[in-house]
Amino acid sequence: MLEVHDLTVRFGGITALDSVGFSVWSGEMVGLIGPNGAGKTTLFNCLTRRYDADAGEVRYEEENLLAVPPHAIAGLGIARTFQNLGLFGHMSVRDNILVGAHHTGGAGFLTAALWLPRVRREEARLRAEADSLLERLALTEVADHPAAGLPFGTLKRVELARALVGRPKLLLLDEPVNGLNSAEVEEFSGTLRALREEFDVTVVVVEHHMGFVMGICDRVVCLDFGRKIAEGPPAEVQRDPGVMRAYLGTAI
Ligand SMILES: Nc1ncnc2c1ncn2[C@@H]1O[C@H](COP(=O)(O)OP(=O)(O)OP(=O)(O)O)[C@@H](O)[C@H]1O
Repeated sequence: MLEVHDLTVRFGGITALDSVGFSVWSGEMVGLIGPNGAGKTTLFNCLTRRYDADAGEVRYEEENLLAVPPHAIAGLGIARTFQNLGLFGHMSVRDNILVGAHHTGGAGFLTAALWLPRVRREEARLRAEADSLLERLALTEVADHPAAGLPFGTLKRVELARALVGRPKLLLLDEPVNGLNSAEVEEFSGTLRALREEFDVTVVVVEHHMGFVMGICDRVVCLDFGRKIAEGPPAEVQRDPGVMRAYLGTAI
């Protein structure tokens, strides 16, 4: 589904990604780990076209992803969540989720402005889809509540719902369990595992929580200072001497 070749991104004198390469097969859940500043978010930002690459190639379902404009990414079936949440605080939880479905609507500006029957049908379909996700992620009770002021664990689920409502094929999760307590991490893992099957979605997840990564991922890629230093099954990567060195002083 996804092939990254020799991907390089520089910011002035910093090489955030240095000839990184790996593949993701359809249906896999791949963990992307590495110490702070390793380049994980930069990689996501390249895949979603927020950042331009200085060199390298990314193929997504045979398409040259680096030539795709940022606004067309969602339409290709790629969705992401953000490390520090990308929600609109003043908007309700339901509306935040509906934002994630905007690209699935086929109505043009004029049809939408005139509120024609086709638009009403489409709106009803999207709302039904959002409602089913609200229920699935235990968010129905807060559906009409503004996002601002809700507990962090709840907002993490809203982010996931917003990413899923557009029915993505590839889901990029940036630190989805960061800030959650251990019971919430456990619950989130179970939900994600089930949703992955239900939505038939391929997942790449950036996360520092090793218990989560090791428990849920099929394969793990480790970056350090912009370079890939290990790749393989979770247990193998966890024992890798280079990975241990990169995390020296950090329990993994
Ligand atoms: N927009 C930017 N401008 C300048 N430097 C940047 C920018 N984005 C990232 N960097 C730098 O690139 C390097 C990689 O950062 P990145 O955020 O990708 O790391 P990360 O692995 O996601 O870290 P963390 O686990 O702390 O989120 C860091 O040195 C960072 O300071």
